[in-house]
Amino acid sequence: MTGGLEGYDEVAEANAQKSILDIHWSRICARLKAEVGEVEYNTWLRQMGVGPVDEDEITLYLPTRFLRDWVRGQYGDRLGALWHAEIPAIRRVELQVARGPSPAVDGDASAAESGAPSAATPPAMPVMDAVVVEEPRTAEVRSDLAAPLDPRFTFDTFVVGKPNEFAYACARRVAERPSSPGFNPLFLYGGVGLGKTHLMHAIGSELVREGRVSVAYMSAEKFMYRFIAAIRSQSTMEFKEQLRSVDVLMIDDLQFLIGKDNTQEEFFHTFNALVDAGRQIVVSADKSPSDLSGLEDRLRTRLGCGMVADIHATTFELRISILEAKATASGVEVPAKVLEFLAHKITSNVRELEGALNRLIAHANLFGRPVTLETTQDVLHDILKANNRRVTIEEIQRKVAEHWNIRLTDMSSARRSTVVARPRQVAMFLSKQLTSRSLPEIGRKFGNRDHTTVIYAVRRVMELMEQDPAFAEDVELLRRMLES
Ligand SMILES: Nc1ncnc2c1ncn2[C@@H]1O[C@H](COP(=O)(O)OP(=O)(O)OP(=O)(O)O)[C@@H](O)[C@H]1O
Repeated sequence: MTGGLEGYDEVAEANAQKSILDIHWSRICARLKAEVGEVEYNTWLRQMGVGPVDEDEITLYLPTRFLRDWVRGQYGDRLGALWHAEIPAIRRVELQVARGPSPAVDGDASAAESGAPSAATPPAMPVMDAVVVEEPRTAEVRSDLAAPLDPRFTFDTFVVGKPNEFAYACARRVAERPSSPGFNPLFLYGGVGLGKTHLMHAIGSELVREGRVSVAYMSAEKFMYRFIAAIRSQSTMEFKEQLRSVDVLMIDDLQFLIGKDNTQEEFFHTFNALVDAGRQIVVSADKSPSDLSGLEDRLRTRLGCGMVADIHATTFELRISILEAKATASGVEVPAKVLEFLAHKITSNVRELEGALNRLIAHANLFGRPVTLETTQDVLHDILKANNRRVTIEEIQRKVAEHWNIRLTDMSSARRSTVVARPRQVAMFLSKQLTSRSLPEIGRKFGNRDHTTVIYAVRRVMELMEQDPAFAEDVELLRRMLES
C-alpha cells in the first residue's frame, strides 16, 4: 500500500515538474518562432521535445541524427540562452536523438538513471516506453554571454572588394590564429551597414566550428545591460568571472559606451585582464579609436594598440558584386540591368542595398513574375525616392537650427529646455522623413541618442502639428526648403 502511495506521489511530482517545464518550453518555442520565422521553425525546430533536467543541464530530443546535428550547430547556443533566461539554474543543453516508440530496446539506462519525470518523453512523439539515446554530447553554452551568431554571416557569404579587403584579411587572420601578436585587439570600424557585424560573426562562427576556443559575442549595449543587471542582483563577481573565462571576446558597436563611464571602466578592466592572459578581443565601432572622443583616453589608447582596420564606403563595383552574389543565392533571376540600376541608385550602405534586393525577390516569388526594370521601379518606389533626395542629416540640423536661431551644437547637446529640445525634435522628424537613415542612425547623429528618443520626437512633432497650425506651417516650410 505504502509503496503504491509513494509511487503515486512520485507520479504527481513528476507530472507537476513536467507541466512546469512545458510552460517554459512553450514560451521558448514562441520566442524561437518569432526569431527565426515560421518556415524555419517548422523545418528544424518543431519536432524537438523536452527531456529531463539534471542539475544545470536540460536534455532536448530530436527525432533524427541529422536534425540533432543541425539544431546543435545552428541553435545550440540560443537554446541554452533561452533556457537559462527561463530557469537560471540551467546552463547547458544536451541534444539527443530519440527514436520512438521502441519497446524492444534494452537497458534504457540514461532515462531510468536520470529519474526523469514524464517530461522526459519527447512531447512531439507518441508515448514511449523507452528512449534510444545516441552519442550523448553536451553543447557548451555560454548562455550568460553569448548572443547567437547569425549563421548567414560567414566568410563565405562576405563579398570582398577594395573597400573591405583589409578588414576581411584581418578578420580571417584572427579566426585562423587568435591572439597573434599585432592582431590583438582587432578593431574594426566603418560607417553603418558596411559589414562590421558580419565579419565579427564570421570570426565567431569559424572559431566555434573549429571547436577550438570559447567565444562570447555581444553588442556594447548588451554588455552594459548585463553589467547593470549584475550590479542589481549583486552578482558582479560572477559576471566578471564569466567574461574573463572566454578565449575570444567580441564587442560590437563600442561607440554605445560613450558617456557610460562605469560600463567603460568595467570594459577596460575586462579588456586588460583578457589581453594580459593572452585572449583575443575583437571590437567594432563607427569611428577609429582616436576619433571616439567620448571614450576614456586610456581605453582609446589600448584599443588602438593591436590592429585597426577600416571598412570604407562601398564602390559601384563592390555593390554589383554583392548584388550578384545575393541574387544568385536567392535562386531568382535578376537581370544585370536591374542590378546595375540598384547599384547606381542605392549607395548608402550594404544593408539598404540588400533590403531592396530582398524586397524585389520576395515580390517575384510571391507573384511568380520575372524581375524587370519596370517592376523594380514600382516595387522600390519609396526606397528610390528616398535615395534621390540628396539632403543629409547635417543639412537638416543646420537649417532647423538657423530657423529657430539656436546653436548647431545644441542638436547633439544634452540640453533639455524646450527652446532647444523642440527644434531638435523637428530635426529628428525631418531626418526620418527626408533621408533613408534608420532610427538608430538618426539617434547617433543627435548626440548618440537612443532610437526610442527619435520615435518619441517623431510622434511628438506629429501631435504638435495637429494641435498647432502655426507650428505645422513652420515644419512644412522647412521641409519644402530642404527638399528643393
Ligand atoms: N561585403 C559584404 N558582403 C556581403 N554582405 C554584406 C557585406 N557587407 C555587409 N553585408 C550585409 O549587409 C548587412 C549589414 O551589415 P552589418 O550588420 O555587418 O553592418 P555593420 O557595419 O555592423 O552596421 P552597424 O554599424 O549598423 O552595426 C548584413 O546583412 C550583411 O550581411
